[in-house]
Amino acid sequence: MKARKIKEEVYWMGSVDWDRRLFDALVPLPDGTSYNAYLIKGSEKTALIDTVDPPMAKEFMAQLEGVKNIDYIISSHAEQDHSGTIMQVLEKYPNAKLISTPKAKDLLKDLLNIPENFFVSIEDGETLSLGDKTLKFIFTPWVHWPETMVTFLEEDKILFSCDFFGSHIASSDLFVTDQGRVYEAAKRYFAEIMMPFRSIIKKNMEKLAPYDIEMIAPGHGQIFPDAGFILDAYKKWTEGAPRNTVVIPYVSMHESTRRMVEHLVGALVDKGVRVEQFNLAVTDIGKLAMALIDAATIVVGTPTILSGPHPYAAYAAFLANALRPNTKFLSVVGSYGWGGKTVDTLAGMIPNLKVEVIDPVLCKGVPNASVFNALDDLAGAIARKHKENDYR
Ligand SMILES: Cc1cc2nc3c(=O)[nH]c(=O)nc-3n(C[C@H](O)[C@H](O)[C@H](O)COP(=O)(O)O)c2cc1C
Repeated sequence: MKARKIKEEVYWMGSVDWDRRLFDALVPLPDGTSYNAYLIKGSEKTALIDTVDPPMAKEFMAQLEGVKNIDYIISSHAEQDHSGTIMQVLEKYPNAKLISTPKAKDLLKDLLNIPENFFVSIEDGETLSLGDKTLKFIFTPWVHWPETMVTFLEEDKILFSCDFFGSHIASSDLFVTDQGRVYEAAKRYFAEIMMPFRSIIKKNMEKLAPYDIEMIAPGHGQIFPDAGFILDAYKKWTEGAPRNTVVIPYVSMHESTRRMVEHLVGALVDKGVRVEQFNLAVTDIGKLAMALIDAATIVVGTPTILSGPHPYAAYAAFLANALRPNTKFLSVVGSYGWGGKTVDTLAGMIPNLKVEVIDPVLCKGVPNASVFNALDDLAGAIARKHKENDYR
């Protein structure tokens, strides 16, 4: 794909990765992704914002063939999917200066062996004139590494946000055309990448509030011609109260735990509580992460295996602990044969979750009427707590 014009003398460059299905060897990418770089030609100077993942370097360098000179390369984020081709660009334009936050400079040196002489470290809020276009650098730490910043092109009111507001979508449409599709992908991205930093992201959003941002051009996915759409979504995801939703990640080897989960789901629905149920043996882990954004309660369903939770349930607990959702209540249900430490082990795996634990329901072998009664009571306790807190 060739470079594409966004506004006068502002171009998208990069690569659409239709085939990629896994990111960070962990995150599922059902819709592929893109690596977005941006070229800004001022009346006096030319700047390139970010680069592409190294496997896409060939396509990117071909796009640069017609670009005579680059004065500045701006690195928003040191992770290799954006920075990994910087060295090749510097080899082509050896007089270019590499602009980054001081923290990004350290990381870029460590990760990419970029020589010291190329760097210019900037301060938060500093501006850079390209002649008739002005870039303002705004430090936005922890979206999602400590060194991250965004760049505001003042005259065109475009925010170049790198991973902030990104989404993994491969599309030939440069701009968002299907808001529903992008909302889902951006929410998934937020859940997997940004959720652990929810409170600092809220501060970064407040920092961006004074700027008259019309368009947001992220490092992955499509460009938002209406910045308000994604800014409003992030506001909801970072500030919104949990919803009247129970997320149930579960696994079952011989159906007992599954029967308990199915009964609990029915009882919760009867009591007006929304449920999202994920069979961990087959689920898309990204869908589970997304559901955690809104969940007031998590109920883990697991049999006891080798004295503890099933490894898939342990994985879900580990993931939830790392993603730090705003969840308020937690319980465990599951079947066992003779005994073990399933609940204690799971409870010890979630120190980051500030949750009230509601009494677990464990069952020896297949569930009977008294187990189903206990599950009804659990559903009642959850529904009451959601009501008391006015979760909707
Ligand atoms: C490989 C394996 C290991 C197990 N280890 C334990 C154990 O350490 N303690 C225990 O109480 N039950 C153990 N069980 C028995 C299961 O917990 C029991 O069969 C339970 O009812 C399975 O629930 P499910 O039907 O939801 O898979 C084990 C079962 C399997 C297959």
